[in-house]
Amino acid sequence: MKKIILTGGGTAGHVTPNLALIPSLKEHGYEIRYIGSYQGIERKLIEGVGIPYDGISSGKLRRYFDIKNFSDPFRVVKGYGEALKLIKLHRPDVVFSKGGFVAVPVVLAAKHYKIPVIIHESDMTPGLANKICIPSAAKVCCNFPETLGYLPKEKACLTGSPIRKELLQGDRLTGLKYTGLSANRPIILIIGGSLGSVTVNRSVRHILSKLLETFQVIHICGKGNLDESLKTTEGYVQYEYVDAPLKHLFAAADLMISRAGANSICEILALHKPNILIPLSAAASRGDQILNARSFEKQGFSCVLEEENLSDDSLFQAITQTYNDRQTYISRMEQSELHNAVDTIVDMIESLASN
Ligand SMILES: CC(=O)N[C@H]1[C@@H](OP(=O)(O)OP(=O)(O)OC[C@H]2O[C@@H](n3ccc(=O)[nH]c3=O)[C@H](O)[C@@H]2O)O[C@H](CO)[C@@H](O)[C@@H]1O
Repeated sequence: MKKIILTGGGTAGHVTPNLALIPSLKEHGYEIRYIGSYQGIERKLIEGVGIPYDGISSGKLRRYFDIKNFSDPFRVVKGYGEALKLIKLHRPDVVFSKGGFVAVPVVLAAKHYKIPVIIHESDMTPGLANKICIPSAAKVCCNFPETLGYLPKEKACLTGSPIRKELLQGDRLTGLKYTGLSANRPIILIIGGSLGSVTVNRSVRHILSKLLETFQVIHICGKGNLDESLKTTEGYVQYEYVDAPLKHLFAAADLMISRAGANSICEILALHKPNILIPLSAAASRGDQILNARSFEKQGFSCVLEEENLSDDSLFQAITQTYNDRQTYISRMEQSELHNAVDTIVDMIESLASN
């Protein structure tokens, strides 16, 4: 039986593409294992679908000062030792990494045992973890055509992002039942990335009463961000994170407000949902979400509101305008040629595993 080890973690964006590959890998007869951190979100998501999971020690590699910069290198070295043992024990035919810092020791350990590695970069430019891994990879998949310019030619492949098939199979009525919302007023679905966004949450809640005059709101606000005082507000429901039922919430949504994480925006595009993107600011990140969002805006898929322009008025105006122009956005998205990457990546895995 062919064996594959998947890795990636830190935030859900480094796990859900792996989840998307699992059904097809099973169909192709793979024995699948996963290596992630001991406590990261990847553990819960992967164990939830019944895949054997091994935890390793993990630390973040930062370019800025943080007190953890002194302890994290030791964790990474420990993680490398653990990854070496696991790779030696399980001897996979191939390793697929969706990135994030926990994936670095796994990729390096696979390279040590001459096991072919495929890595996937979802964002426009490679992040630090993937930059470290690229020399050890046999193939580097990417999501945006622009990314090809940052990758070694002989390894690069534009595949797009693997999207969970079931996300396209949601049902509006089930979504209404789950949320308790009515079929009579349009629904806005708000997702502040897999961790939630304090900025997006604050802005939305500021204009909530005005929004509820026309819309109903499903708010996925991230762990620890529920607002108790809004619990009984009619037409408004909030969740920290939504797993399996997310597909039904997508189906129920008429408009979305989202951060511009690479996977989220690919899902929104695949579902043809009119959307407003509020990318994570360059001050709080390396600015990859701004590039992601601008690319979608240029192609006519999204209305983009940058954090420095975010105010009660600008948000409300963007919502009204995007909702009024929804048909134009939907037509643009229907014309897009983005394809699901699952088949392309599984073919690539097949060809490396049989070498
Ligand atoms: C703060 C941060 O580091 N953000 C990065 C992170 O974002 P983040 O982890 O938010 O990643 P994405 O937006 O790309 O993906 C989030 C994934 O979680 C899923 N989801 C989300 C909420 C929920 O309740 N249920 C659920 O299933 C979404 O459907 C999606 O598949 O990884 C992305 C992909 O590398 C990057 O583009 C982002 O810049």
